[in-house]
Amino acid sequence: MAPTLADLFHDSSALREFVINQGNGVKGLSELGLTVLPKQYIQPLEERTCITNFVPQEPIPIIDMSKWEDPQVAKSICDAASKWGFFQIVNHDVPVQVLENVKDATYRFFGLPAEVKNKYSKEHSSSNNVRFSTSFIPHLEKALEWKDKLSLSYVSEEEAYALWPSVCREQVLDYMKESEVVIKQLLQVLMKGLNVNEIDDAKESLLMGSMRTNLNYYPKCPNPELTIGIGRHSDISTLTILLQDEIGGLFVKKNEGENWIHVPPIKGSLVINVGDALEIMSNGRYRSVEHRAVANRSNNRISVPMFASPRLVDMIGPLPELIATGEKPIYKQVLYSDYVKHFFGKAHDGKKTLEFAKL
Ligand SMILES: O=C(O)CCC(=O)C(=O)O
Ligand SMILES: [Fe+2]
Repeated sequence: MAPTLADLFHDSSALREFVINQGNGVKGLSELGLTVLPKQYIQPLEERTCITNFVPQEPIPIIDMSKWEDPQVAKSICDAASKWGFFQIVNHDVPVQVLENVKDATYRFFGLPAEVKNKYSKEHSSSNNVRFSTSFIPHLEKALEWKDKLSLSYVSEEEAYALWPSVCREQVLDYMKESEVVIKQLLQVLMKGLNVNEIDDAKESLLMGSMRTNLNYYPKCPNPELTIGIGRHSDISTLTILLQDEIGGLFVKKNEGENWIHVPPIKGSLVINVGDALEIMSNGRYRSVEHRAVANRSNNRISVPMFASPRLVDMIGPLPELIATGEKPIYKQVLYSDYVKHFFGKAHDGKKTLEFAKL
């Protein structure tokens, strides 16, 4: 029998060479027209998403942001952040055109030749703030994830113009600038919900002093039921604002329950999720949520999360305003860079990262 393409990649060093070293990514693999998933991407049974078992259930909240200061809306935001940690917002202030532009820019970047994208890989990028990669941490994973990504950490416009790929930098900068307004509105409401009524400059910097946007690309996959686009994890940010396209495939767990709940794409909406940093700072009142994304047999999918986070040099822990009321801290103070290092030092493993900060 003639060898299949998957047979050619039976040898893991051949796969690494093609996908990682040459910068073809999983997109390159998918575009070879594979009919069988290479074994390196086959996840253990418990990590696969069995969508046929999917039972319809309470959908995640959809919040209309046009009256975000209204006490009823504010209450629904705080309730969603504590009961779900995940919600979608509509009628927010990010113009639809900005969202469309950043999606187009994502396709433009991933449409570049492998050798051009590869200039931004760990081996070739001149800065940690621009990083093209595939899977999550390939050398630490038992099975690879079916995903490529470009990660852009914001330092200044000047740096973005000097280092970010020109095919996407303006669109990502616009997306970040416009999303920042929404992040500030949400944080104002969420802090009020903790009786923290003023966000001064120091608090703003602690909550959202660093900003990163990822462009995620999940190419078509011959056996989506055997693999995963991005494995179970919670984000380590304060808040994540995520733009997804119309394909669908993002699943979340409510309250660490058993069932995975689909986050249906809604045109013009943004998905918001509480990250570990906010769970820690709110002393567990707001919950970061385990989530993952599946691969798709017939469509490529993109998503664009923006992570608003503390700065690496910040110490994070339950906010002093909460502890002053006599509340018992359940998290300790940790240096955020240690937390980040811990997250990026292992494969995705659900909400386990948080244990690093537990008292
Ligand atoms: O692609 C998605 O919908 C989710 C992506 C995600 O969770 C992440 O990049 O942290
Ligand atoms: Fe995530």
